Amino acid sequence: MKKVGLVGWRGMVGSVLMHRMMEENDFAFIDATFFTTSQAGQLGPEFVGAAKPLLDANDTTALSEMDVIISCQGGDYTNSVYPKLRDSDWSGYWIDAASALRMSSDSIIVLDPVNNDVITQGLEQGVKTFVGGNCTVSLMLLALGGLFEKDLIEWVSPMTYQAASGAGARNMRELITQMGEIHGSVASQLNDPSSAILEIDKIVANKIKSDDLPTDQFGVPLAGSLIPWIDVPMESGQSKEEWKAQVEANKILGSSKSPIPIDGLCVRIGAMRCHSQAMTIKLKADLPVNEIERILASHNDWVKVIPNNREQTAKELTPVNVTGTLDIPVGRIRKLAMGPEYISAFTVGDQLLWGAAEPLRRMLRIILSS
Ligand SMILES: NC(=O)C1=CN([C@@H]2O[C@H](COP(=O)(O)OP(=O)(O)OC[C@H]3O[C@@H](n4cnc5c(N)ncnc54)[C@H](OP(=O)(O)O)[C@@H]3O)[C@@H](O)[C@H]2O)C=CC1
Ligand SMILES: N[C@@H](CC(=O)OP(=O)(O)O)C(=O)O
Repeated sequence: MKKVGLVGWRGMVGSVLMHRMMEENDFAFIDATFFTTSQAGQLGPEFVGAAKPLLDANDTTALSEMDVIISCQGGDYTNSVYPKLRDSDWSGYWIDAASALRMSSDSIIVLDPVNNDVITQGLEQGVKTFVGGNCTVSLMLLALGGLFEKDLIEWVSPMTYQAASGAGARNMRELITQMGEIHGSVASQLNDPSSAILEIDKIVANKIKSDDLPTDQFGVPLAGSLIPWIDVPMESGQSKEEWKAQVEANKILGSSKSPIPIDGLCVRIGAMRCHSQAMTIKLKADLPVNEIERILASHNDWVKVIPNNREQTAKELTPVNVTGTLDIPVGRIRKLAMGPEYISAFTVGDQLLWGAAEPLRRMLRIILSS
């Protein structure tokens, strides 16, 4: 049995990963060791029988005894520990949720329903570092996988609607607190059916604009608003989240030498853990919509085409419907007025499942079976 070290298992992404590993019985196939950066010596989880003391995640000697290390601890941890381990000639497999190693030449970004061939080839060539992609990128590629696979896409412009979870657990709490405080400011007026809506609106607007709402995490109110910027600025004028779309997607697809242009605006909205994306796509050919739908639907087991009608769209193509599932619905597929090769599509995905934990879990399984 391969020795697998788990770092970051109690964080938000790590907890979702542990949950999925238990659901899929992955622990039966590995000898798991749990590490921590802050609780060494304390008892670990009981996912795999009796709890054992947690090991220090900064102890490279203990880490180097592992055949595989999965880290959901974050980029700072990766930047600090990974080089020391590789310098010590540790030749195990490193599987990471953080972005730190994604673009390095000796890593592969993993999303096996889309790039199983790249992963298999990498394993044969001795690649040992596998990194989960950015959540919006992975979710877009799962939704549009069929069109990418058939090389039908000339370019894509994804405009995102990203959930609070992408910014972290504390941000999710802050969003809910903001929502609660806004409701509280007009609760009595809401209970009175005869109260004037413009008065309610004024109180709400004043509340959101006031210094009363907690904004330590997002810096500004998100509830009742949105933030059209995610991550740090790049020289190009893109935010880093926007920059990742093209570079990561093309690395996943193995098309970095002649990259498919992928660029749009990334926006934080008040959803909890599902990212949505409205995509304008220029196809290389004028395909009928039913053919496009057939190509999309047949690509992988999770994508589901939602017919372009109001009822099913409102019911099935929403964060509320998708949250906590591996489903990747894609809908609003129609020809745009710009010309017959231009289509729209809208997709939703759970950014903690397919957007973060699931590609790592599946990569572990691929390594175990290789
Ligand atoms: N959030 C996201 O959407 C995505 C995140 N990622 C990557 O994953 C990394 C981790 O993200 P995320 O899971 O959101 O980070 P968290 O902040 O939830 O967890 C990170 C670590 O914080 C420590 N920690 C301290 N206090 C607590 C507590 N009360 N509960 C749980 N953990 C605690 C834990 O480490 P310890 O046990 O060592 O103390 C934990 O592993 C990110 O930095 C990013 O690189 C990747 C894709 C998406
Ligand atoms: N930046 C993403 C979440 C994330 O962690 O992305 P990355 O894995 O590329 O750092 C968001 O805010 O929604």
